[in-house]
Amino acid sequence: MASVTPTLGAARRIVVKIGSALLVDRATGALREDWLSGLAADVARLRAGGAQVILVSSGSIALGRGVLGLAAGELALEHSQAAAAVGQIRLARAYEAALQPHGIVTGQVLVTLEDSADRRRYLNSRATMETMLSLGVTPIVNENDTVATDEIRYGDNDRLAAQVAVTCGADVLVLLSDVDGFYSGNPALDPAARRFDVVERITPEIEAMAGEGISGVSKGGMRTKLMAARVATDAGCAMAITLGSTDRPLSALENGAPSTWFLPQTDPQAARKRWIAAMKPRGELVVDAGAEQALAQGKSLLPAGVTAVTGRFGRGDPVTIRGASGTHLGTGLARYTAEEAKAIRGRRSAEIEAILGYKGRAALIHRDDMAT
Ligand SMILES: Nc1ncnc2c1ncn2[C@@H]1O[C@H](COP(=O)(O)OP(=O)(O)O)[C@@H](O)[C@H]1O
Ligand SMILES: N[C@@H](CCC(=O)OP(=O)(O)O)C(=O)O
Repeated sequence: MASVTPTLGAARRIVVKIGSALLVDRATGALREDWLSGLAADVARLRAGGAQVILVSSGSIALGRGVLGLAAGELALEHSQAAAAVGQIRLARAYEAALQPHGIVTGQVLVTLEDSADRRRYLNSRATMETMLSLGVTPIVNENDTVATDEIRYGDNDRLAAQVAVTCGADVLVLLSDVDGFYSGNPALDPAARRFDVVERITPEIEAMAGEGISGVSKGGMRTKLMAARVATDAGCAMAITLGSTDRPLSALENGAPSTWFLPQTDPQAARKRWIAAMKPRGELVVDAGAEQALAQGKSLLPAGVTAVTGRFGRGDPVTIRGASGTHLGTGLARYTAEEAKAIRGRRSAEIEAILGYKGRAALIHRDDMAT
C-alpha cells in the first residue's frame, strides 16, 4: 500500500524490540548500562517529539543465567524459566533506572502466547496498555518465560513484539538487532549478501533468504524477524530492522543509518475492522434509533441505546449489531457478557456500577472494536 519509506520521526506509536545480545554482555553476563542509557535518551527524544513508545525487551534469561552461574549453551526449560525469574526483576529495574532521569515512568508487562490467543485476555491487555500509554507510562514488555511452557510460548521476542505492535495499533515497529538489516543471505556467512533498504512485500523469494542467527544468546535469527514483519505489515504497521549496538540506535535510524524497512500492506484501522468483520458472532444486540445515528457518526455503543440482547457471549466475543428494523449495522466485540449486557441495556453508563456491583466500562462496544 505505502510506497514512501516510513520514518521514525513521523510515527505516532512506536514499538521497539531490544534483543538480548544488545543488553547483556555475552562474555560477562553483565548488563550493558551505558548502552541502555543511550537508548533511554533516544526514547526520551521520541517522546518529546510526541510519539508514544513501547519497549519489548529480551534479556531476562541471559541476565539470570549470569547471576545463577549456569553453564554456557542451551538451557533446560526449567533452568531457563528460573533464569528468567531471576533476570526479569533485574531487567525491569535497569529500565526503570535508565528512564527515570528523563522523567519517564515505566511499567512491566509480562505476557504469554495465550494472552493474545484468548480474546478476552487480548482485549484486557490491550485496554491496560492503552491506559498506561494515556497516563504517559512507557510499557516494558517481555514474555512471561517463568510460566510459559514450551507448547504455549512465543519463544522469541521478534514475534512477541509484532503481536504487541498489532495489539496496540502501533504504526512503526523497530527491531534493534545485531545486524543492520535484511540481506539477500546471511551476511555472517555470505560476504556477497547485500542489504535491502526496503522490502515492499514478503514474497517466497524473500523468505528463502532468511536464515538462522549464530550469536549464541539470541533466538530466532532472521526467520522470526520475517514472521514478525509479516504480522506487523499485514496489520498496517511498518517494520524496520537496524543495528542496535550503536550508542543511540534510534537517533541513528532517524538520521539515516543503514536499515531495512518493511512496508505496511494496509492501514491499521482497515486491518482491524476486517479482522472483526470476519468473526463469527456469538450473539446479537438490537439498538434504538439514537444509537444507530451515533454509530453512523463513528461513536461507541453505550448500554443506553441497546434495546435487546440475545445469544451467549463472553467479554471480548463478537456480536452482531442490528437496528430497530432488523438492519445489519455491523459487528463488534462486546465488553460485557450477555448476562451483564442484559442487565445494563437501556441504562445510563453512570448506573453500571450500581447494577453490576463494579465500575465497568462506559461503552458496551468501543468504536475501535467495531466494524460497521
Ligand atoms: N538474510 C539475512 N539477513 C540478515 N541477517 C541474517 C539473514 N539470515 C540470517 N541472518 C542472521 O540473523 C542474525 C540476527 O538474528 P538474531 O541473532 O536472532 O538477532 P537478535 O538478537 O536481534 O534477535 C544476524 O546476525 C545473522 O547472522
Ligand atoms: N523472553 C526471552 C527472550 C527470548 C528472545 O527472543 O531473545 P532475543 O532473540 O535476544 O530477542 C528473555 O527475556 O530472555
